[in-house]
Amino acid sequence: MTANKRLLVLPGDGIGPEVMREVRRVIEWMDRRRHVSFALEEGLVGGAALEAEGSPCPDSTVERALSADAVLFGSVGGPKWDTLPFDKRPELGILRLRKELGLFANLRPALVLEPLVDASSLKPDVVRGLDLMIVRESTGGIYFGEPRGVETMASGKRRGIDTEVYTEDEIARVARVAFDLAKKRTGRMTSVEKANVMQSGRLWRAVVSEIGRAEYPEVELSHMYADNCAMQLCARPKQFDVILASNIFGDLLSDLAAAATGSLGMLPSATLGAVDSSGRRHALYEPIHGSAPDIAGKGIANPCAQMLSFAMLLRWSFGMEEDAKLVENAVEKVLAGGLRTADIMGPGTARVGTSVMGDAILRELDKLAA
Ligand SMILES: NC(=O)c1ccc[n+]([C@@H]2O[C@H](COP(=O)([O-])OP(=O)(O)OC[C@H]3O[C@@H](n4cnc5c(N)ncnc54)[C@H](O)[C@@H]3O)[C@@H](O)[C@H]2O)c1
Ligand SMILES: CC(C)[C@H](C(=O)O)[C@@H](O)C(=O)O
Ligand SMILES: [Mg+2]
Repeated sequence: MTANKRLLVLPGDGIGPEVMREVRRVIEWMDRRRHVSFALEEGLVGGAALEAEGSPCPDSTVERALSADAVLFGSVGGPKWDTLPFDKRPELGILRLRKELGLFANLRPALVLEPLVDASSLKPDVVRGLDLMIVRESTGGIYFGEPRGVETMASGKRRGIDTEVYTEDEIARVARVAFDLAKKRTGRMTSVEKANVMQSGRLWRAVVSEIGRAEYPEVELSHMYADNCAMQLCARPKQFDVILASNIFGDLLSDLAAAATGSLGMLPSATLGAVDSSGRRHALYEPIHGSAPDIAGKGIANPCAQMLSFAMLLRWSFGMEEDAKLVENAVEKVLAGGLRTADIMGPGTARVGTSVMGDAILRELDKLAA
């Protein structure tokens, strides 16, 4: 089969390259066993790019991302670069890619797999069967709003400024992505903001309501303040199906949802752009966790979130549902067999490192594909 699937792999920093290594093995397995070949390139981003090329997101990386069919991203950042000015910080790597590729809809599924019910920080009954999807706006809001910066006032004291700005078009396009998903799932959607204190939140609620009424009358839409949503995600997470949130609230709520699933090391994500006139759409796939400097270099990171991000890539960018399911099933089988990285240990399970987890996933893939 010809390698017509252009894939750019950006491992980044910290545990990024460690967990990406295990996905690369699965990509090789797919070539060998499923005859699925990718035209794969690897590039630099984050601190790794800063060290090598002086920029956390070199133009060459952006150009390669723009011409790829899909980008598989690891994670960026680390204490070494924490005091650099914003235009040098590794995190700019992911922010610039989202912006330049127009990746406005960040899909963050939180799924509690049965073998991990005990790994959750919540009670088993509260999380068993949890399956929700956070749709996070990802190219607007306080992450990009102007004015921003630190300035010195007349008093000589400094003040820091960030601005939450949303246009109605920005709200509408991500709302449609969430409504479409809700239609395909259980038909329920919760839109989250703070319309009680924020002007942008008030507009957010109005625009989402208008689109719901006019275009998705079959979706049961409810609204919730973000602080209440955080509480409800801990208390009764199963009440939710699709949650729609701004950039900052979606960031916070998805880390919170991760704790319900057992660990940040379990949650994948897909960040999608608009479909263009030729049917093409830019897309980037990444775990929601960061570079985990506290465990980087120890070989103990959980590779599942990166692996499941690859499964999302197969599904969303290449329509390879069967292969996506294979990867997801292999991960679940390994967990059901009792192997665990340190972050998801439970009673009666065996602790292993990143590469042993990768070995086990490959073994399960062999069995599933036999
Ligand atoms: N998309 C990204 O690249 C991304 C996302 C979040 C944070 N970051 C950056 O990562 C750096 C560290 O941030 P942080 O510590 O706040 O968040 P983090 O997600 O890196 O880590 C938070 C905690 O979760 C644990 N953890 C995360 N992923 C894990 C995995 N796969 N397996 C096992 N344990 C895992 C870590 O060990 C840590 O205790 C910062 O520079 C931050 O800006 C990058
Ligand atoms: C690293 C950082 C810029 C990023 C974000 O805030 O979007 C991360 O926390 C995430 O969740 O992807
Ligand atoms: Mg985050």
